[in-house]
Amino acid sequence: MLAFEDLGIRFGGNQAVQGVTGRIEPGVITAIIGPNGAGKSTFFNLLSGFYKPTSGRIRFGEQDITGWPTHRVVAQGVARTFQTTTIYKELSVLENALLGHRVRTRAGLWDALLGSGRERRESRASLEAAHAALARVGLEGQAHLPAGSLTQEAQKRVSIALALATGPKVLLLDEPAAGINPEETVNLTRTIRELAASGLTVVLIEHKMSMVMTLADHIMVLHHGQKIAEGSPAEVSRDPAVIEAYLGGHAAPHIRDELRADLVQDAAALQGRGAPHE
Ligand SMILES: Nc1ncnc2c1ncn2[C@@H]1O[C@H](COP(=O)(O)OP(=O)(O)OP(=O)(O)O)[C@@H](O)[C@H]1O
Repeated sequence: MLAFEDLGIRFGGNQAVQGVTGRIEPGVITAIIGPNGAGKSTFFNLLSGFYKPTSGRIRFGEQDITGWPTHRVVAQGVARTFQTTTIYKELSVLENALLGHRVRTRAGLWDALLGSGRERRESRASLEAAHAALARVGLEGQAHLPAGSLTQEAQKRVSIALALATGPKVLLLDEPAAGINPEETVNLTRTIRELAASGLTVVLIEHKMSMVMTLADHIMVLHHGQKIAEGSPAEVSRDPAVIEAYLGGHAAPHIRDELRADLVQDAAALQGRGAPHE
């Protein structure tokens, strides 16, 4: 569905992503993991058109979307959220979701000013799409509250709704569980699983390994901008190159300790469950 070949980007002397080849399979939850600075967000920026690659190609279905600007990539069906929540805090939750849908509609400024038929039709469609997006992330009850008044976790859901309102086929989530507590992480994991079950192709960057291991069907590991491994959670968590990347000298000590604990816990959980992902 979404395929990339020899994908790379260089910032001055820094090759942030290099020679990454692979594909995102439809209907599958793929996690992109790797130590800090591995190039994960940059990789998302390439897939979503925020950065133009300095090498390689990106294809979405039959279409070569390499170098396309973000709005065209979104209109084609690839939407994303950001590591830091980028919502309009002073607007209502519903208005945020409406903005998402507007990306896909064609009514321009003149239509809006003249109240044209197209504008009225598209306004109705936008409203329906926005409400539907809010329902998918469990925020219908908070539609009219200012987005900034919600909890951190609910604000994350608003940013997901904003992306969903664009009608994506592929949803890229950049650290959806950053800054939220364990219980909220479990709830958000459930929502993401429901989105995937409804037919959406989900790709997520996440540092919380317990979430990655329970959610992902497939994991791709980046290190120093390169893909060093991919496979099922069970395969990846026992891959020597992955263990070295995480537990070697590159990760900050506190991250290393957290990951070591997570990997041990995940390996035990997977054994206990008979490693269902294998
Ligand atoms: N716009 C930019 N200009 C220059 N360097 C950049 C830019 N964007 C990213 N980089 C560099 O690319 C490298 C990869 O960064 P990136 O943020 O993609 O890593 P990451 O894996 O997402 O890290 P983290 O897990 O800490 O978010 C880093 O060396 C970073 O400094």
